[in-house]
Amino acid sequence: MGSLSLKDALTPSLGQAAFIAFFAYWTIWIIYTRWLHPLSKFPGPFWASVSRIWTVLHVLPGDAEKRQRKLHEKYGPIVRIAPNELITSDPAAIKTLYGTKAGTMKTDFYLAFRPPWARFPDHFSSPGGKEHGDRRRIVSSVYSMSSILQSERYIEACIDVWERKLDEMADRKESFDLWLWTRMYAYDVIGELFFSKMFGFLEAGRDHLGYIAATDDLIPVQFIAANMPTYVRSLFMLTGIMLPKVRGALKALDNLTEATVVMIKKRLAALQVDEPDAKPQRADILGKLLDISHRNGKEVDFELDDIKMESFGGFFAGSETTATTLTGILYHILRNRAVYNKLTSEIDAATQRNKLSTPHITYKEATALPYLVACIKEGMRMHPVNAVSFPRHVPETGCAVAGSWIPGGARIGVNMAVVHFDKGVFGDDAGVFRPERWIDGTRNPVEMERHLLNFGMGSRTCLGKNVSLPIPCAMDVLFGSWNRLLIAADISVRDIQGYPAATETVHV
Ligand code: HEM
Repeated sequence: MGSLSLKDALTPSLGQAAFIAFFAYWTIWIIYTRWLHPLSKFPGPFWASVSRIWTVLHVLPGDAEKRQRKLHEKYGPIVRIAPNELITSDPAAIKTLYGTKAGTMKTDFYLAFRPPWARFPDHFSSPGGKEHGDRRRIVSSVYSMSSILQSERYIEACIDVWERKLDEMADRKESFDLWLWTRMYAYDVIGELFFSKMFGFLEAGRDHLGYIAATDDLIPVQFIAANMPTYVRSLFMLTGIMLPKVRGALKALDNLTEATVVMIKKRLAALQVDEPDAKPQRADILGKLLDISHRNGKEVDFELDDIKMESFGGFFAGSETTATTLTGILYHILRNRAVYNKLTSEIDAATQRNKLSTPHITYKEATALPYLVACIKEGMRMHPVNAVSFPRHVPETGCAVAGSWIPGGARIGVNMAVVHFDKGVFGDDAGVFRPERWIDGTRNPVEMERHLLNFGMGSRTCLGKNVSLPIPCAMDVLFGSWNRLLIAADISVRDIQGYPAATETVHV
């Protein structure tokens, strides 16, 4: 029997070698991230500084805004939340990072939201620069306020259905889920504005096409993927196929894409028919996009796939955001009986002075009511659509944030749900819903407005900002003609994954 040689004894088995390599890798990596990395001087949790697994676990429960407020309380205005990423709570950083002259670029966070079939990077996920500006300019007129206002009366058609349905529920003394109904309203409005046709959610009184369930599956999965390193995302999706949630999310993406394609196909078919009645009777967003493509599509390289991209974007970026915003505003107003009473008094007084059209107030009339506007702004401040920061790469030259120098190329973002509660900007009672702060002279409204990030900022401001016009228009459903339903409202609340708290149910 041969004896074990010294060489054999010192040669590690495959398992041992793998363990040593793993251990060596992590030791070197930790030394690098903790002491040598360009962001090593910034404070934050230990595990965040060495691995993005911490970051993913941090956003997983869907309450990142609360966790990030606590992180800033503990570590100060700049916190390291990943080996290569910072967040800041400094209100001045909004201009530095998102202002028109910021020179920052979007990070790969956004790629998790890009449909795989996009011909060009969509506006939302595009890193920025000239290509983004050029592509955005092609369609920007379609989303201008004057263009959207042309369709205002079609939003009223959605409000009519919504009112009728609420009326029926009130007669039956039935409770309803406000979050579900605002989403159905938002989807139907998007249908009217983009395709001249409601999707029929309000009429059906339920998620009859499954889009709402689909986005419920899709959005949390996208947010989790967005916080992973890009190279892990495909693996996450692949292995995730075994998880019903991820499978559901991928199916949801297909469903929403398919729904967009169906709408476009129907329109193209209608345009082929020689019957005048079969043709669309008004200039909706899809019609305007097709017009651009016909007029100078070749010149600017804007074809059917790009129209599909735009319509999908409206569907996806527009419905959930509008519904979340509207729900957030209503939630706060309904929980504050004094605010509710003051608001209804303002609407009643304006009605008596014949300042409001019937049966529906117009956007112009709604936005001329100071207290209503203050309630909308305050609701948006307290309840922004997004609970994580929007990370940017700082320019190669670097930039100063909260008194520290951020090296070129580093990732850093502001969480709107954190900065909207800044006491320096919004007052010591920033944690309280108080619409009066916008109009009673105690705070500077221009200064506060500059720090509202609900629609983003600078060259990356929300393209569909004006499409959110259904928000003020919907107010009269609930506060004008409809206060009978809400007089005795008893509201229950739940948290929605990935968003700040929103109202689930209003009992009548
Ligand atoms: C109340 C409703 C809405 C809210 C709160 C909202 C919010 C936002 C925010 C915060 C951004 C900036 C993201 C960033 O800087 O990373 C954004 C961008 C964008 N939004 Fe909206 N959005 C709303 C409605 C819509 C609608 C209806 C559409 C589509 C018609 C839309 C399309 C877009 C697009 C295309 C971008 C990317 C713009 C760019 O980077 O050039 N949004 N939105």
